[in-house]
Amino acid sequence: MIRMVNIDSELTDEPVFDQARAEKAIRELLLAVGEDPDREGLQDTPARVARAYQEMFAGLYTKPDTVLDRTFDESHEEMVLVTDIPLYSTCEHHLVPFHGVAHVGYIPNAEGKVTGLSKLARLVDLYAKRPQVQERLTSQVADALDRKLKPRGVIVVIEAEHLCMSMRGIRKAGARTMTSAVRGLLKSSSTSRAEALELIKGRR
Ligand SMILES: Nc1nc2c(ncn2[C@@H]2O[C@H](COP(=O)(O)OP(=O)(O)OP(=O)(O)O)[C@@H](O)[C@H]2O)c(=O)[nH]1
Ligand SMILES: [Zn+2]
Repeated sequence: MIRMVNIDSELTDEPVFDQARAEKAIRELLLAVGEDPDREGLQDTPARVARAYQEMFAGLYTKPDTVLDRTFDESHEEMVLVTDIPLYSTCEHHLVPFHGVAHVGYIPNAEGKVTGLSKLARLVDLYAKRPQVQERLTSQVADALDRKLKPRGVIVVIEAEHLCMSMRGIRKAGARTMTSAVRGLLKSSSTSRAEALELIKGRR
């Protein structure tokens, strides 16, 4: 069993990844759907799928705030916006992927406290690698930035396609879900928010 420390205050129990248990569950699932887990092509599948889930849920075992531990002062008080961050997550209702892009921006505080651009993408990645719903993913990214950088404003916009709506169920391939979370000035000032949304809309 791989034991990893969870440090996320939002999670009450300390999550651990139990490879043997996951393998057993996948084998059981194959039996439940009428497959033969012992046939040649499926022999290694439970172990493989278990490892894949460990990777897809890696964000359960990492403390989000550590991602933003390294900040620096750049005396930049205008908006910093990274758009089109590729996003792969797992819908917690059906355990199938939803994927798309995230746009993450913030207005640094008066001290001009900024973080490395890659850290915004790391934050998206971390929260995406959990069983999720898009709304929660969006606000978790916004709240983590708000908490750590204490910026004047934060905006997170996510556009995603949910495979649970494309490959099964209602089967509306191509339908995109948009969610946003705004904090601080980007919530209270419609001008600042409009400027951010304009940048997001007018990209490329
Ligand atoms: N709000 C929200 N809903 C989601 C998300 N991902 C999946 N869902 C929805 O979760 C709902 C679960 O509905 P249920 O009626 O319990 O499950 P279901 O019978 O499989 O639903 P269908 O997908 O309509 O076939 C569905 O409407 C999904 O579209 C998400 O990120 N946010
Ligand atoms: Zn779903």
